[in-house]
Amino acid sequence: MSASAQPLAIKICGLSTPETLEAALATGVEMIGLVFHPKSPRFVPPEEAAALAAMARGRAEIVALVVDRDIAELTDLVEAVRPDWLQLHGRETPEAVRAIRAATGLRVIKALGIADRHDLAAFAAYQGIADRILLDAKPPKDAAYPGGHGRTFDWSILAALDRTSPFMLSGGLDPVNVAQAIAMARPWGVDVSSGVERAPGVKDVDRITEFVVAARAAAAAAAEAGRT
Ligand SMILES: O=C(O)c1ccccc1NCC(=O)[C@H](O)[C@H](O)COP(=O)(O)O
Repeated sequence: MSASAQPLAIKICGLSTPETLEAALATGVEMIGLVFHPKSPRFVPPEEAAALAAMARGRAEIVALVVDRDIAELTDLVEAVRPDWLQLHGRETPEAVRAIRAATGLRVIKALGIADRHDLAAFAAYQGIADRILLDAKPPKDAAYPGGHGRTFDWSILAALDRTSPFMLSGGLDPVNVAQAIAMARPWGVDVSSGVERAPGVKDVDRITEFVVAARAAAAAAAEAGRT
């Protein structure tokens, strides 16, 4: 389905407390993300994540974010947390994505790190295999974890992208720049983490609301202008 056929999906990623999760759910976001990468400041242990997921279930789709996990680990995680989606944020190959989808029965978001137009070559490899492709900024070279660094990339390189596959945009989005990002990239969805934080891993409820209001307004304006 093309981006124009459905409303913008907003995902708030890296939620780790009941208070900030409730703030995100109250805005009506479509997706919330829980990070299971132990090196991340947003890491939530599976038992806490299960409680957060129970709060979110039926109100937003639950995304479990993992990095290069094997299928046995994923099966345990899925059983404990019962997410709706897995977000694969490591070096998972198209074959691994296919195998993980088949083993877990879950929909999969595959994240690709983008710095310039050459990185978009990977997009075609995951089309028709991942349910969504997330175009995220590449992390710094010495980063301890591969996402959530608040870095943007040049959205103008997305103009030539094949839009028959739904893609999401992330990387340095915030309440101020999300409107321009939506206008330029025309994504199916947007994903934010550090742009709605006070410090790494510390979400700010006011910024979450500001982000959602700005993204919804931008999506409505783009639809009105017939550009999405
Ligand atoms: O957010 C993390 O800590 C994280 C850790 C390991 C892998 C991925 C991670 N985040 C991925 C996301 O989905 C973020 O929302 C995305 O990278 C955008 O982050 P930001 O630029 O901070 O908005």
